[in-house]
Amino acid sequence: MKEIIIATKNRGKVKDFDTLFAPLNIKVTSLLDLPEEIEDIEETGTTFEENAAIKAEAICEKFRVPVIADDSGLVVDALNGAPGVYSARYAGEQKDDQANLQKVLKGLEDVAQEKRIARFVCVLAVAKPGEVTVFKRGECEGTIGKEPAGEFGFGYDPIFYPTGSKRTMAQMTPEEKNQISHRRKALDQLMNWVKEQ
Ligand SMILES: O=c1[nH]c(=O)c2ncn([C@@H]3O[C@H](COP(=O)(O)OP(=O)(O)OP(=O)(O)O)[C@@H](O)[C@H]3O)c2[nH]1
Ligand SMILES: [Mg+2]
Repeated sequence: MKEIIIATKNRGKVKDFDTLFAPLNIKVTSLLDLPEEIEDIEETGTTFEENAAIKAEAICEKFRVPVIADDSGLVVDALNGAPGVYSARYAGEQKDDQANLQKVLKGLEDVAQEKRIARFVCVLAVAKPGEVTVFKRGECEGTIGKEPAGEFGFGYDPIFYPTGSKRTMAQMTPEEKNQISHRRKALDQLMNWVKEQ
């Protein structure tokens, strides 16, 4: 079985990638699976592309192998694009999914349903030793509900209704989510590269 290194410590993302790569018979190795502890990489960029590159290139330089990194987040129109690149830490450094989604709901308290427009964005960066880093972006449009619903997924999935769905992303099975997700769309564009690994 082939292996691909994803430079992430986010268990929710790892599960998504497991689901996405399973049909291809590819095993995902994350920073949580490596024998040595990998220090947190500071995400100092102001765009998804910058942060994805920082993570992919740091791990590629360390191990001298091809690496994918994922920088992603929720972009809410009525919050002027927040939480955006700050999605993981929107309610503080502790990266608390519940606190983060409650902060979004609070910010949208007085916003009518038709204006609760949002999208998930995922940028994948592929860094290879001695090569220029490549980026692929996927987006999933939707709206923000009034309260959380569903047990699957992670992050803001319980408050996100993909366009055309009566269920949140957290009410979908992992397979359903990953047929339409931002992560899926970004990865689809990388498939030729992935199959060569
Ligand atoms: O409901 C969600 N469904 C998703 O599919 C999704 N994808 C991203 N997000 C949010 O955006 C942050 C990424 O921030 P991020 O790219 O910096 O990742 P992270 O810091 O969590 O881990 P790492 O990959 O950097 O190690 C995450 O924590 C989540 O809050 C999602 N929320
Ligand atoms: Mg991060």
